[in-house]
Amino acid sequence: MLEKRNPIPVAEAIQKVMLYAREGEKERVPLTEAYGRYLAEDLYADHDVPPFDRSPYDGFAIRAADSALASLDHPVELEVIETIGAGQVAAKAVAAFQAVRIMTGAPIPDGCDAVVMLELAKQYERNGKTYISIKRPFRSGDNISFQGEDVKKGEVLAEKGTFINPGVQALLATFGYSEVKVAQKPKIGIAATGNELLDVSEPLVPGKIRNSNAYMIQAQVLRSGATPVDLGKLPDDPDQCLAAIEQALPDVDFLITTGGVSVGDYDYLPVIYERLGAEVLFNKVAMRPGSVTTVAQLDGKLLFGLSGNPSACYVGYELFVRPVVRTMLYSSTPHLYKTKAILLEDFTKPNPFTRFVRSYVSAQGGQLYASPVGMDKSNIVTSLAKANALTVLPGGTRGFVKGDLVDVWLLDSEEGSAQ
Ligand SMILES: Nc1nc2c(c(=O)[nH]1)N[C@H]1C(S)=C(S)[C@@H](COP(=O)(O)OP(=O)(O)OC[C@H]3O[C@@H](n4cnc5c(N)ncnc54)[C@H](O)[C@@H]3O)O[C@H]1N2
Ligand code: MOO
Repeated sequence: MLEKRNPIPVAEAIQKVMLYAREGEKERVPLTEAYGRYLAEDLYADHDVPPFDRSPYDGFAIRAADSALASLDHPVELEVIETIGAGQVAAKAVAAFQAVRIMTGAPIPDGCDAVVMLELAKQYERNGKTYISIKRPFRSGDNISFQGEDVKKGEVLAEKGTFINPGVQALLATFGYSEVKVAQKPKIGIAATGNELLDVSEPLVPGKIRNSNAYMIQAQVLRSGATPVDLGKLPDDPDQCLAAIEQALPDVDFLITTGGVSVGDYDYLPVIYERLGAEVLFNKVAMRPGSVTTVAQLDGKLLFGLSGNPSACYVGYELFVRPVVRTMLYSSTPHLYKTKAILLEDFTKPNPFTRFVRSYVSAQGGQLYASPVGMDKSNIVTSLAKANALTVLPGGTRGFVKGDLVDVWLLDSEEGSAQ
């Protein structure tokens, strides 16, 4: 007689898993390899940016006071004493009614406090000297990028756990990080169980299907910032599964298996956990899909027994594995981003358990809308290709209709977290 499984609420299951979530190790990588990684420390500005007052335009640096009486009828004449480009520093001191021809990015010469754009000044030669005339007054500070206007020394640049996107990469370069301390990527073993599984390159034969889950999980692992370790296909044989898992465990941070966690004659994962001496944290969650999701721990190492059904497996990863990965990567918000959206179609099925409906969320006029995608069954794979969110319908409800405001949990975009 089978032992009856008691479903626990989703939030409780997540909590049980998160008790084992730990921050990961750090490593240094060259800046050129930092994109897509997560910062392992808070970064502070050790200097101002810009580091000096500089010109945002090609033009002339002047003393604003000299232009005070300039007008169309009475232009003011200034002598141009030198020219500086970006990367140069003025060699001469600027006296009254003198100016410096200056290029975008060059430091403002001492004594100058405004810049006149090239288009607003007329330049001419007289007696071997260069002059400009300007026909309007400028105020002190006009057209100057001030030292520290972007970032001031001591300010926080980016916090530990920040995803290094191209903008963060620019910040790192600005502050001279040729190497960056990032979170080490967690290594996650992935094993697909089941005698029915074929390799992706094998032709279909009666009764068999291709192992799509391993590739799906591999992509989910990469998307969440970790490194997948492919442990291949394991047959429905407890001895062989146990041997393969025991061999793989020391080299990975967690292990994910897919399939074999239900109550069928060949669902051996519960037997394997027992033989390993692992503690099962839960083996049934009040959710659909993914009710059979089982999580165990062995000496603090999590073993995720995800469902074999593709959609259930997918949801299991996003709910239970992702937050552990993100915690290892120092995220302070490791769970999927939760928000609300207006349902665009009726969803009339009853929801005995919390239901995670694969959905496409779009924004229109500042409002989010959610459309369920594909068939809502746990063995469906096509819906996953279209989903960018999960609509979350609470257990014990039914009869949602178009226009209802529902909870949605956003899946990550391909470039890092949705948060
Ligand atoms: N009598 C009961 N039967 C089932 C129950 C139950 O409570 N009582 N639960 C059902 C639910 S809910 C689910 S979900 C599935 C979960 O089963 P398993 O996680 O043990 O997975 P398998 O039986 O191994 O496979 C399920 C399904 O998925 C296909 N599969 C498996 N691995 C892969 C893979 N790597 N790539 C693609 N597809 C895969 C497999 O062929 C099966 O069709 O159990 C229900 N049964
Ligand atoms: O785990 Mo099953 O997906 O609840 O359908």
